[in-house]
Amino acid sequence: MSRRTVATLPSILGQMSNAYVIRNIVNEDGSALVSDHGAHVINWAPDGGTPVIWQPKAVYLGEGTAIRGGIPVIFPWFGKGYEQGHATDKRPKHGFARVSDWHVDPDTLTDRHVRYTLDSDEIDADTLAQFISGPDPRFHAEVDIAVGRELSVVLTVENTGDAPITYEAALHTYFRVGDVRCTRIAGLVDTRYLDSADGFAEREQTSGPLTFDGGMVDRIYYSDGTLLIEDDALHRTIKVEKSGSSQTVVWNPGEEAGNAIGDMMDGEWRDFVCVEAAANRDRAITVEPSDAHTLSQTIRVN
Ligand SMILES: O=P(O)(O)OC[C@H]1O[C@H](O)[C@H](O)[C@@H](O)[C@@H]1O
Repeated sequence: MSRRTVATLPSILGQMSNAYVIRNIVNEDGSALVSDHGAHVINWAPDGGTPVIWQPKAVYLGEGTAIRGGIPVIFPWFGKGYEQGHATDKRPKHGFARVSDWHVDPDTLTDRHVRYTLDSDEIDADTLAQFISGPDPRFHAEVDIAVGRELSVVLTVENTGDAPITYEAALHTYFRVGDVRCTRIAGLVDTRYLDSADGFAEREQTSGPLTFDGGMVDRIYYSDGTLLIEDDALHRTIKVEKSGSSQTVVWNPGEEAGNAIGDMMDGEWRDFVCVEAAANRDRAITVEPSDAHTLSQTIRVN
């Protein structure tokens, strides 16, 4: 078993301190860096190969700060939230999970696997009250990360209270690509989507794979199927399978918005595309007392 806690790493820049634990999960089939802050996969590469999960050139860690790149865990609202047919203005953006310090379940920590937990008791009442289901939701959340030739991330939310809970969620996965303008997403033909870059206009992808031309793409597809990320620059295809989510968000900020993002360097927008297993807006998840919902994503190079 090769597990270690790394306080400083040459590839991690910014406000690194002992308060932030980055775990190096390494085995003969793959390797990943995982942060306790956010239960966040920072990167993953199968089998000594080219990284598949994108890590920016600089990773900034700070209290209340979301880590850019990797796989942010979005829970219990997406963006600024949505309730009863209307956009809301919840804070922090994309929910509190990605800025919370999760706990490692020590029995689960191996050179292939780690499980994180987070409970509603640890979140302040005002923040919690923003759940779609209203004040005082009770939950126990787990994020299971399995590292090997495949990467699997599983978010399970159990309702530990007496009333139903309703929330939005996503695994906001940044995939490394050679150049997003030479990348296609296949598997979305005949799929309805909301165009978040155009006031959430309802549209349908009628033909061909989704391509990127350097403008912003930000869409919520009503897709629960397997997708392929075809990368002509790195000459590889990444297969993205999922369960427990009836939507897939696809996002790349494009040149103008990408270069304006403070925690990314100019030009880095070309290096990734986000393909996110999601359950948002009208597809938010409701969990009855004592029940649980699992949302998962499994990634491999084809
Ligand atoms: O910059 P962030 O808060 O991490 O959000 C990054 C992006 O996340 C998602 O993909 C949303 O659909 C986008 O609208 C948003 O811009």
